[in-house]
Amino acid sequence: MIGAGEMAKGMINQIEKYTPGMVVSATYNRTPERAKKVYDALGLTNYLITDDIIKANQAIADGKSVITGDVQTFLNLDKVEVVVESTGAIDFGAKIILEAFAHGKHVLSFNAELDSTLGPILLKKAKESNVKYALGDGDQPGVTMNLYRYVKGMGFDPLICGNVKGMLDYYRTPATQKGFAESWGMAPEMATNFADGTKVAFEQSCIANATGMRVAKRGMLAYESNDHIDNLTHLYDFDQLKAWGGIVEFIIGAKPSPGVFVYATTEDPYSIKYLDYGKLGKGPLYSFYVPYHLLFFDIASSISRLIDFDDPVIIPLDKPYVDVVATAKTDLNPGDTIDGIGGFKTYGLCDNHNEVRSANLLYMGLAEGCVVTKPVKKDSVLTYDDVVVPKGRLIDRLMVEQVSL
Ligand SMILES: NC(=O)c1ccc[n+]([C@@H]2O[C@H](COP(=O)([O-])OP(=O)(O)OC[C@H]3O[C@@H](n4cnc5c(N)ncnc54)[C@H](O)[C@@H]3O)[C@@H](O)[C@H]2O)c1
Ligand SMILES: N[C@@H](CCO)C(=O)O
Repeated sequence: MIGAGEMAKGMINQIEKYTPGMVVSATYNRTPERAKKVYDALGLTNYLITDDIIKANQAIADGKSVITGDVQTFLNLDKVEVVVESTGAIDFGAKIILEAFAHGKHVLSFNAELDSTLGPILLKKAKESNVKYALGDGDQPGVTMNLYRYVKGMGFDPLICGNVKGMLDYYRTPATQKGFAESWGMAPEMATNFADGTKVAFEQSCIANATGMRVAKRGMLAYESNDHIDNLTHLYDFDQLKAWGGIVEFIIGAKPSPGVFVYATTEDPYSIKYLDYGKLGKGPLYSFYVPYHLLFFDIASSISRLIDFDDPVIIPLDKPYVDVVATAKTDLNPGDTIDGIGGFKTYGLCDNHNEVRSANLLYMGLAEGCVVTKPVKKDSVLTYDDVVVPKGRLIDRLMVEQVSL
């Protein structure tokens, strides 16, 4: 396990306590004390804290979990089959995933932010290293992709992959989200990422990149309703959806929340008859949904699917279809340094990849650390002409490779 935050804690709990045949051999965290606190809070006592590779390998052979703050020790452990990445960090996440590949380890990621930004190139690198890479189940991308496969598997054509969100306020900041974050043991930036629309943009971008779908417009349509999603198919123009071949979307305030849905169609008269018989209505859009997403509870099965069955829950198709671009949360001035995802300066919006490229838009996942060179008005998308990018970053080199896929 890489990272010892809230989701990592849940995954360790699930795997160690409720998953016969799977163990968390080791947890890496920059501060091993944080990982120790996680194990202690979960009542898991059979661990060794060490940066010594020989002691660590021996501990694992003896059935213990290793906690380490040394990334090289972690990556060189003999018995580790799959590395689970759960930091939400782009730069660190990309580096450690590539290193894991180089050490022959498969990677199951919970990091939708990174998969949206650099998933296609990471998958290519995994294949070149003869290892597997996928995003896990539990968060909306995995849950939606399972539903998409289920619906498509019955012969229907998915036209919307949707996400039901409780709220959206682009201007939330770590200051406004501090109280909520504290009440759930979450980082304020993570809580802001969820509230300001950035996370839903990343989630839907992962799904678009896995299905080849697009967005209807920058930022998605983002309708609001307190009705059930079964009653909301009328919001969308069916012919336009057909012409586009499918979109990723989200609805704010609808039920069931926090679920995911797929609106699909069929031209088969026998299917149409029996969808009506099954009380799904007369079409042409039919509503399928999962009423929840169960976060880390689903992680073990997605690890097993990837490793034992070569059945990734969700991976990019071949290249990016929808990216997330940085948008000013406030007026930005020359000299401002952009903070990270869920920060004070920017929020993320989905846009179609071709538009992102032709307008030279700045990727949300790569915006942190960029220095603004021109005034940028609140709610304007940033372009690469508005910023100076920090020198020498691996993530920028990976993006150069990715855009030529
Ligand atoms: N918390 C949720 O409700 C939730 C829900 C769905 C998905 N997720 C996703 O799960 C992932 C993790 O979220 P979380 O809430 O567990 O986060 P968290 O802030 O609780 O934990 C993040 C962990 O990663 C480590 N980390 C972060 N940046 C790092 C860096 N640059 N270098 C080294 N280590 C670093 C931290 O030390 C910490 O251990 C994210 O991708 C997030 O979007 C979270
Ligand atoms: N997926 C989680 C985190 C934010 O997306 C949620 O919807 O609450």
